[in-house]
Amino acid sequence: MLEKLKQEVYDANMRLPELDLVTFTWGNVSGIDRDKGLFVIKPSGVEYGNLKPEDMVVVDLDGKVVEGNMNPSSDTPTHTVLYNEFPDIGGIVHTHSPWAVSFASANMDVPAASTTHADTFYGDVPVSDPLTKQEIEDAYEENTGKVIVKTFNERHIDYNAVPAVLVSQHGPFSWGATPDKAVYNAKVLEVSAEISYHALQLTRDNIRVPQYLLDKHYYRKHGKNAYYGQNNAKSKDHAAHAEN
Ligand SMILES: O=C(CO)[C@@H](O)[C@@H](O)COP(=O)(O)O
Repeated sequence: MLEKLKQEVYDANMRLPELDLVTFTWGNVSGIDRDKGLFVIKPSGVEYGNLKPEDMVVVDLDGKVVEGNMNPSSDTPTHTVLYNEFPDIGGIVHTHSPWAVSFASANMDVPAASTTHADTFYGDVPVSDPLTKQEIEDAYEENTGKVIVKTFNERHIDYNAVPAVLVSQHGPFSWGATPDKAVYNAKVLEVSAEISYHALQLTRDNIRVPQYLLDKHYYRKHGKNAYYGQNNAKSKDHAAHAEN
């Protein structure tokens, strides 16, 4: 079942090593068929070079495997939470891309410090709170998904306008309307994190772009109706940092 989606998710997974976003077996991509309420995800622990479209595992929105000869990614519970809580998304990517992981390890947002960032993310890419010992021991991957959702709810960030997060001391999760768009957002995040890392070495000044430049670039690419006004708190949050 879902052969076309399996091919699409396989292709998106193979973009991760091509874009230098993964090492060894780290990371994974999934994609969902919203009509069927099923998603397809990379099998766990498989080297990208050995991966085949038919290896993809089909999972329902309760996180149960409905088809596949291999174990689904260990991050499947995280993907499951996000597909349930973020109903607009069609694909999810998780990597250990080192520049984004550097900010996750420092418990720092990736600031909206360049037009490269602003084209894709309408504000800082947030870092989650660290998971508690209990959360890790109880249901690590599920609670990873829950802490992502909590981050966006508590900071009033629109997950469509900022389609990525840094899980504290772990790494980035990105998403989008399709698996390929989720991979694109993962790469933009990694490039933006590298840019911001170097900017922060060069100055102690606030490196965030002013609100008008953020608006110019984000709306130019996504259209004025894409976001603004749905959740002004986010723009206020950014404006609180940026010089207007
Ligand atoms: O983050 C981690 C492990 O820390 C996983 O995403 C990564 O190793 C990939 O695991 P899977 O092979 O998808 O089970």
